[in-house]
Amino acid sequence: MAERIPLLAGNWKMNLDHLQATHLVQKLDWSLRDGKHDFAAVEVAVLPPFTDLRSVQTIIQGDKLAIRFGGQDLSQHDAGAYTGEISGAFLAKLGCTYVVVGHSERRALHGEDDAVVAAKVRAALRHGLSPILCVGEALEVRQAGEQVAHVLAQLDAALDGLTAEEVAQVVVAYEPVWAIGTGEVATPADAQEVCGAIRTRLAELTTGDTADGVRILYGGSVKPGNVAAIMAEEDVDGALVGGASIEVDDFSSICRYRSHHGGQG
Ligand SMILES: O=C[C@H](O)COP(=O)(O)O
Repeated sequence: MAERIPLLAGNWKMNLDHLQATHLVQKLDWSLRDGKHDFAAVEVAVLPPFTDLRSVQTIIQGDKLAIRFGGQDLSQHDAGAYTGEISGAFLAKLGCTYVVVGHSERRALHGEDDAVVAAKVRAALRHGLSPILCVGEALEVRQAGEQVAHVLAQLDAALDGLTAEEVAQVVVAYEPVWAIGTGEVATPADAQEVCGAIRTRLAELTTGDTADGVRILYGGSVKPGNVAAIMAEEDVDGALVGGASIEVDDFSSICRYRSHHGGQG
């Protein structure tokens, strides 16, 4: 089986201006180094608002920090008359590694459907960015027991027509909508059920080797106290962290989940 380096990614959402961003990244780096974090073994990324990215790039590249960074969204277009949009080309130029695509908040609040999400995945790949493709079911879908079918349909739509080499660049984030920002965390078994189904479908869409190499994250109320148990699941390769990622001590602790009492991964 391919080795998958765990990824802990902090999605700051619409929080922290560029000055606060600089402070957080500096403190995060200090805290991780103080905790003897092995950056090569467990990858850490921050996903700030667009207006913070240049400052974050400057501090990370200037001080040679081992933290990666990326955007929270991108345009499906590369350039042109799209007022307010941000091109993947701009993100790539800033040194972004990742870009979130299809977060449930963008699907719900900005009307992004599967076709738009698929176009954004392609836009990210065109510019050498790894899309963090978000999928996940609403509460009523889970109550109907349809979470796996729902998530796999989102996955199929987003990856339709991609080559195995392209899929290998994608990170998938399973984020049950009912667990986002609610304090309602999915159980490790809930997360594994869907993440395992995602990997099986990735193998069907590409190859077993490709699917083995793709990282699948869990997102939804991940905190220092629950991350180790979730990370212990076979098909969970990291976390997409919202609220806890803008608290330095919490996010640092989440990134160092392997040092938690009883922590595995
Ligand atoms: O992208 C992150 C997710 O929406 C999770 O957010 P949360 O950790 O605040 O629940």
